[in-house]
Amino acid sequence: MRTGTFVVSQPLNYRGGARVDPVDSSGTEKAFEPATGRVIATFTCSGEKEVNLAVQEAKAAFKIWSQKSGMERCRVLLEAARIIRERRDDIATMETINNGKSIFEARLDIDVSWQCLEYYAGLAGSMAGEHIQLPGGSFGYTRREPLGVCVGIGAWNYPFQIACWKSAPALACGNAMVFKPSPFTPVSALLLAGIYTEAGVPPGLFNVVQGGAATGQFLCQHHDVAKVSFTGSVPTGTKIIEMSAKGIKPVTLELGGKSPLIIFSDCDMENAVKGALMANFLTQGEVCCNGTRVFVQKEILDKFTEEVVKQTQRIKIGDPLLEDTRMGPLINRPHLERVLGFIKVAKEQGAKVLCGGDLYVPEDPKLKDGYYMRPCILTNCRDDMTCVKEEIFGPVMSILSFDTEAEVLERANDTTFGLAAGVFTRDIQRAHRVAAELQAGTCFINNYNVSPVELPFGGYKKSGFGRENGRVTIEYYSQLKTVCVEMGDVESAF
Ligand SMILES: NC(=O)c1ccc[n+]([C@@H]2O[C@H](COP(=O)([O-])OP(=O)(O)OC[C@H]3O[C@@H](n4cnc5c(N)ncnc54)[C@H](O)[C@@H]3O)[C@@H](O)[C@H]2O)c1
Ligand SMILES: C[N+](C)(C)CCCC=O
Repeated sequence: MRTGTFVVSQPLNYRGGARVDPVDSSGTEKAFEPATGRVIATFTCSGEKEVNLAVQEAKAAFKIWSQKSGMERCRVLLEAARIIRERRDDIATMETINNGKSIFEARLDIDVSWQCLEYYAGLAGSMAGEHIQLPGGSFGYTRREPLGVCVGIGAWNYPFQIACWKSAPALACGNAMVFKPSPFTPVSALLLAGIYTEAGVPPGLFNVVQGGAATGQFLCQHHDVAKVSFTGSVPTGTKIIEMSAKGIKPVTLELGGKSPLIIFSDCDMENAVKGALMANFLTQGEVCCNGTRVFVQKEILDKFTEEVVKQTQRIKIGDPLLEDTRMGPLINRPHLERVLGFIKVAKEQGAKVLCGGDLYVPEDPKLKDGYYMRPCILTNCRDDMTCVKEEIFGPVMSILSFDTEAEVLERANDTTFGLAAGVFTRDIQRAHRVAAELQAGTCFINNYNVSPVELPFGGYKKSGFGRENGRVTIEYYSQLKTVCVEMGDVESAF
């Protein structure tokens, strides 16, 4: 498949094990190919009736799936993981076309996705309760039971991976899911739905509805929905928690960030520079956990800055389906303008642009209407500047200098967000001391933005709560039942 050729030709909803057109509407949306600015789909957003049908299908499938043993669920998830692995290139191509990230990166996202299914397949067979001995031979035991129909609502930056991070633990625990992707990236969740069906889940176990806020609200407010897992911005997360509170539904919130990356003068410079690029420029900088506040100890500020600028200028921007491209277009025109707006304000507030920060027009004429910009490095930054305080969600790194460990920790933690943080140092005691002090759900030591599925991922403070990945996520997709067994006679109080 080449850039500029794909159009969606099949319905984008998935219900009862097949692609369907929604039975009602809450508006229409257009999906784009960011590389060219072309419309690849115009689709109907699901209304209340369609959402209800999807939830009812999920409810019916839940009855079958929740009765299966962990090992039976394990086998189906392993088969789904195998199919994803087999179709890695096709899925990655779809992700690149609809999101704009480079094919190189999209393939890595698909690897993380099948690994996630394999991981939860492994846990499905070993979920167990406890046996607790009580006086007189009586005893109790606990059962880990599924919640029912779970809703997944996704962001547009990791469309396929987010669908896997939510559905794999949900299904492993015996739940059903209705998933709503971002209206910007409606396509790849359909591939996952088809794969689950092929792998042998009951029809209706994993459904996809399309749309924006209205469709999302129908899902969150539905009385047969037991849980909502949301990935997106803090303002939308606030609305989700309000709706969930009304229904007393548990929620997982994976929200935004403005994470610090601290580089001490005793670091391995080459790794620290690579780490800073990993922390800022994956997926055009549209990554929730990016370490966009790069604090560099004064002694190495000049050397680090020179090297990081040199390497940033070498990043190959262009057609994201080409093998050597490492940065594609941003998600859409309004977002590109928003990111450029942040750079303009940064300059007005006294920051200096060391490289990039402007539009990029590739030579290939078919890319001229795409949403490209050059990755940007800002220096002369202060902690009170907008570019240092707010989530930009684009390829913009702000460099700040510091003197001491105590000072940098205070400044790093001075934010309402708490998704991630990073530290580069060769001093092993300092590395762990700093990680312990950082107020963030994930702390990277001497690396950044790696995502092994075995490790829990999620936020502190306004970056959300609940976790994805890791063993702990089982607790967010299941509930504990206590069974109390009397072996003697009832000692009545009456
Ligand atoms: N912590 C994480 O794991 C993580 C991962 C990716 C992205 N994010 C965050 O997501 C944001 C960017 O994504 P976005 O622009 O898609 O976020 P967004 O909040 O605009 O939208 C996220 C999803 O919520 C839906 N939605 C919007 N309004 C809704 C409502 N009222 N009720 C129900 N659903 C509603 C959208 O259609 C979309 O599917 C950034 O802040 C980023 O940091 C976080
Ligand atoms: C895979 N990463 C790079 C850790 C990103 C996770 C999802 C955040 O947007």
